[in-house]
Amino acid sequence: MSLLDLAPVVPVVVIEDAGTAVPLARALVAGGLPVIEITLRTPAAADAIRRIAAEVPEAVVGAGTVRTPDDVTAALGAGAGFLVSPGTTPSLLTAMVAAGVPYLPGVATATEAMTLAEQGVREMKFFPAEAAGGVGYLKALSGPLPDVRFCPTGGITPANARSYLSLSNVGCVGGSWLTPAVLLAAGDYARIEKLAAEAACLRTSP
Ligand SMILES: O=C(O)C(=O)C[C@H](O)[C@H](O)COP(=O)(O)O
Repeated sequence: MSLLDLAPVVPVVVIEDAGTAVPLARALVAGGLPVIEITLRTPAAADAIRRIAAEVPEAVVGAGTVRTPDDVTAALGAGAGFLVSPGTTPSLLTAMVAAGVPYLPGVATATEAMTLAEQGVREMKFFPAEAAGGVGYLKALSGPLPDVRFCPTGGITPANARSYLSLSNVGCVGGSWLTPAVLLAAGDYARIEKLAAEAACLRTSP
């Protein structure tokens, strides 16, 4: 099964304290969101991935903000089960393809999506989704590029997620709204679980 089909929403997490990684992953899984993207933006990221991979087997934990081949190496070393990038360079794509785990290279235009499709990539991150054209842009791409599917991320909220998820070329959406820094700092995992449970219903509930 494709990474895009495991859950309707992929929480994009910026983690400052690796000590919060396991309880936050458990809260997301309990809420119904098992796919978790830890961004490589903080020094705690690799340790967070390592801990979740070791202690929360129900989670599918991967790395986000993967920008370079070195980031790919670091993510795999930590045990990342998938890789997500905000954009795509030739050297990054080569490293992602060689990684042996699912990957979602970032694109924001028809030309970028076509360039990846030409190389056999059919699943991509659309970033920054709202700023790059949002639902209208993705809907327009589904005509000429019906065989390419996206995980839009960047500006997705509970209010607009359903519109994205209703598109034929969207498998899931990504977003940081499930794990706000203030809730992580406060250790409010019950609230995170509730946000996850609400998001897990987005594809089905009216
Ligand atoms: O870190 C990455 O790999 C990115 O490409 C950026 C993230 O996907 C967005 O920062 C999430 O967007 P928000 O949900 O609007 O906060």
